[in-house]
Amino acid sequence: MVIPVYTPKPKILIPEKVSPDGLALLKERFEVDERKGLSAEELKDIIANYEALIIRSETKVTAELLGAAKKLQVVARAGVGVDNVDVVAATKHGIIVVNSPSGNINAAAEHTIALMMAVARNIGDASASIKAGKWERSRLVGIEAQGKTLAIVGLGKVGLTVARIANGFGMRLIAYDPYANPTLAAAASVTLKPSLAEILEEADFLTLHTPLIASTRDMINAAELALMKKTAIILNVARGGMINEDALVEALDAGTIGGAGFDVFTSEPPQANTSASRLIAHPKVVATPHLGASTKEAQENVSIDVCEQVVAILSGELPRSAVNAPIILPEESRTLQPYVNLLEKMGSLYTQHYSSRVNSKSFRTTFDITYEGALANINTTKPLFAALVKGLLTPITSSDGFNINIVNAEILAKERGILINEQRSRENTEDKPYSSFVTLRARASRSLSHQRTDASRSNSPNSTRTPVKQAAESEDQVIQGFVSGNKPFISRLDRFKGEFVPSGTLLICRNFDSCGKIGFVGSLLGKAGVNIKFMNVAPLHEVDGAEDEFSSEALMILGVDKPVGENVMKALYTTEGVLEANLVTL
Ligand SMILES: NC(=O)C1=CN([C@@H]2O[C@H](COP(=O)(O)OP(=O)(O)OC[C@H]3O[C@@H](n4cnc5c(N)ncnc54)[C@H](O)[C@@H]3O)[C@@H](O)[C@H]2O)C=CC1
Ligand SMILES: O=C(O)C(=O)COP(=O)(O)O
Repeated sequence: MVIPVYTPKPKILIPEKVSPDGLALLKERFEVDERKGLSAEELKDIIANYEALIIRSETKVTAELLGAAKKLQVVARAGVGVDNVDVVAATKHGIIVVNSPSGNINAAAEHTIALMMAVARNIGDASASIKAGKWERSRLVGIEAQGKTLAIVGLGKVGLTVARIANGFGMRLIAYDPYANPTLAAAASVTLKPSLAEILEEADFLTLHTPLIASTRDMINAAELALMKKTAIILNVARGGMINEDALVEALDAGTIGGAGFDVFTSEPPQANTSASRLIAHPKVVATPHLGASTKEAQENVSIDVCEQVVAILSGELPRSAVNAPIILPEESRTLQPYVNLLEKMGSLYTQHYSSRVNSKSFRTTFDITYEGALANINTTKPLFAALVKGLLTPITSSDGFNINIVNAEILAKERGILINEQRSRENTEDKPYSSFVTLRARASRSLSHQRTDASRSNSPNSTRTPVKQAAESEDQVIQGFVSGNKPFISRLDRFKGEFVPSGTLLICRNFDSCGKIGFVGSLLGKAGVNIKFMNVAPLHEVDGAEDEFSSEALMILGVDKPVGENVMKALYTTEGVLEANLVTL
């Protein structure tokens, strides 16, 4: 009877309100836990159980939380701003952070316009007044938008959308954004100005649409407010903290700023007696509780957008809007996938085959990786780089929670002292049965020639090596591979050429190229009950074929059905047997 193996579905935690439209995409293949109202402590206690976390602006994804997340592959922000996510910590842990860069842009822009008009026409005050039974027409006279100057700080997606709508109102549009696209600005009738001060002086309305980053925190403080007209109205639908709340309250009290419309605050929800709560309570302020993205349409958009990306990541594919990973087009990703497998095998083969050279803390090795043939034309080699690092490190790191991927490969390589130089060569592969191949060359360091002199000093139980061949250790180590029929092959290992599939348990023996070696190894393995699945004899690579003390050597690669015991490994190494034997699992 065959007992089916139970593989639990990956789990997704959703601690905030996310629209069901996207969640429907997840529910069939994953276990979806919608758990609103969790405290930071409760979230930390359960995060280790989840592969994905989907959030909005309320959940604080701290380094501490990410440290407790043992299996987390993705943090998906159903919205734009990722200022509530410690992206640096996520990158270190190899956790992809994705967002929905445009799903709620229109909602945020329309909300900005709604606040602008609400302040200009006293809508909040007038509504409260009439509901209280009053009829105060002369106290509530407003101003018009038409003909006024709207100054925009941050002319990105939301800023430009606000500009297009305001243009329809007949407003004069100016903006400050040192990185803005001048063509898009001109198309939206916006005049870009070179300094913040200049737009502050001219603004009848000022609206902010930058992310909250070091350069934008407190960018409008008392000094900046002092440059503005007394009647100016300030709008913030971006992030709390970009306009200093205390300074603004003071200016409103002093009558040096006319009014404000705010959707976002330094503390959300605002605590009592904070600058945020004082601003909200001010009679010249119209405030909303972070509703910029809260429309049915925007919530559907962002939910579908991030849920599709979560599905992609949990299926081993790359997302379209990663904040901390390169964007790779699906077509390119498909082309690269077999080479990703090859590079991971090559890295793992290196670490296991040359295990005596690899210190578990640091490699201190320089690798040259060359992509030759058609592969030299690809746009990004990042997935290949990451696969190589993963292959190099996985055999010597605990896999428990250790996630090596395109997100953190560079950081991890640096931490381990691995230096990888990538090169491309458009070598003609017409005479070869493949269109591309990859060469990994580990450059020998001088100290290598002083390393181990006999098998007993090896730090690998799977390696035996003759003392007479130490000269070979001071040479570069070379592994070459190619892909055929989507399958990875190794075509060269050091000075030896021979094709083999890097898969399963392989016994790699270096021996004198003389009669009887195959029989000797075969009979030893047979006696130990180890079955040989395939065998490949690799002679010397032709470029190294010059007569020297190694030219009579060959490499024997045997695919075996189980690991070979230490006794058998030692028995292989005799004068009539092999010079070196390594066991690798790929
Ligand atoms: N209240 C809400 O519910 C929502 C708020 N937002 C927030 O709106 C803001 C803007 O979002 P997007 O337009 O999508 O971002 P974006 O990335 O498209 O645009 C941001 C713009 O700010 C500019 N910028 C950056 N640093 C600057 C600086 N120091 N001075 C001037 N300009 C600077 C950039 O060049 C860029 O053009 C974000 O903070 C986002 O989180 C977005 C959606 C909803
Ligand atoms: O997308 C953004 O940046 C927002 O601020 C929207 O926040 P929310 O998802 O509504 O909590």
